[in-house]
Amino acid sequence: MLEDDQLTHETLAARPPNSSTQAAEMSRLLELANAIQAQVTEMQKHLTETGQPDPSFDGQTKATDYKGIDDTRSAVLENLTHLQELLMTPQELLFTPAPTALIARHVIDRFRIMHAIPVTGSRTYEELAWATMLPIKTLRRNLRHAMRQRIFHEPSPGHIAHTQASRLLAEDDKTRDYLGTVLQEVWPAATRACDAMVHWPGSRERCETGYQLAFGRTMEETLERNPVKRARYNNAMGALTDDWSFSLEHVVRGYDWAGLGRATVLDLGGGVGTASLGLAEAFPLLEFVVEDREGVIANAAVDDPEIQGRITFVEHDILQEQPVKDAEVYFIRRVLMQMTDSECIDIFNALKPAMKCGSKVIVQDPMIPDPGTCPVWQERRYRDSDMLAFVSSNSSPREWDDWERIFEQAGPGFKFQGVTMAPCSNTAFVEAIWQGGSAPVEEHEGVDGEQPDQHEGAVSTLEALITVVG
Ligand SMILES: C[S@@+](CC[C@H](N)C(=O)[O-])C[C@H]1O[C@@H](n2cnc3c(N)ncnc32)[C@H](O)[C@@H]1O
Repeated sequence: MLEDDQLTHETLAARPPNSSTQAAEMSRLLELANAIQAQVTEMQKHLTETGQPDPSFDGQTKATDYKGIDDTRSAVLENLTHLQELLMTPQELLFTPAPTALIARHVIDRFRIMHAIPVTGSRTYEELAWATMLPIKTLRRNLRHAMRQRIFHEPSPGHIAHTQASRLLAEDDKTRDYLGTVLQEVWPAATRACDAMVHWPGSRERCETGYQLAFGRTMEETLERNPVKRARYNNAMGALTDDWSFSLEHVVRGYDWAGLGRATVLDLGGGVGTASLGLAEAFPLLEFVVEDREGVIANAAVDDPEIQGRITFVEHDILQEQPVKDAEVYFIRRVLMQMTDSECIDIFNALKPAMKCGSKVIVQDPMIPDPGTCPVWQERRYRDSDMLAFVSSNSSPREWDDWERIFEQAGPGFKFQGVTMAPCSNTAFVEAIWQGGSAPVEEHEGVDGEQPDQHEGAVSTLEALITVVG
């Protein structure tokens, strides 16, 4: 078991040569500093080779592209986290992150300050006060607080300009809506989470949460009643595909798709085909059928002529009997996390008449990695998302035995293969093989696990919201 201040496997792998002999003589601080030095040198070499300037926060320069050097970046961040936190006092650790970090971000989001500043050039506090109708002093104290988090800067005293982070808020509506959802929906819910625990001890019901106490209804009900919030929330979800933790990289690299050879993959609840498009690009032998609801499929399209012929879109309610027969793989990504156990079983049952012996059911859903199995800075974000799901919907990602039980209850034709984490991610691949022939859809009696159903209509995507704040 790793201690908090112990080096992880990433750090150890990144140690300079001969470090094992030196390590005994070297203090932990020096060891970390030396590792950082070696890793940063390697990164700098990569930046030079790829013709990139030194990283900066400046809104007029492009954000550094770390593609091709992700693992080294991860190791540096890991070592820096350890080093920084070893240097902090216990009290400083307790007071970090400060919840006050959210106040200025809330002000920026609420008063749309990111749009009041041109992407090139600057504005004075007086000009911003006119644009936002906020008192200058209030504005200044909030923006200067945000500036210490690299959101806006003052290139000359009293003139405010964009950094890369504030410019992203101004130009990328998904990122803006993501932050807006976190600040305006999740943050109030978080402040009532303890009250909810006292009101409803041990509850797993989605209507017994901090969100319910803060807003008087569940998040799903709120979104249903309020089209503006619904649109913001839906848009916010798009930001997650760009986030490393939910990136397509994990779909492409997390499973041995090449090992399938020539195969048809049915992408159930595949949305507008984001995952299938990524997989089709990477694996030319695979063909895809993407199924989703009418309104979703209507917005799906393939622009790339190279893969156009290998992706088909079909309207289908995945709770109804599956019309696409004999696919090698029935792939279900980020869909079952929204479903109750009982609905999962219905979906698997609806597949039975379509599957041939040997068809695979592959589920990709959120799962929290075991402590110490990925860098601390990443694990922290995954645990943040777990907290968000807790305060918003009482949902929690399923674990190995939950999946085993669900497939067991879906019927003896399924041979559960297990759960594999995509490396350094918060998503897992769950696999089962269909060993029966085609079978009529079965009725099931419901789930009789020891726990009450933990996945009662969770406002799913909150399981995936990774906090970008604090
Ligand atoms: C979080 S999105 C995931 C989309 C896609 N699988 C991905 O990973 O990008 C969940 C998707 O499930 C679809 N979905 C939920 N219930 C469904 C049902 N009963 N029939 C068809 N699609 C459904 C939703 O419309 C939505 O597109």
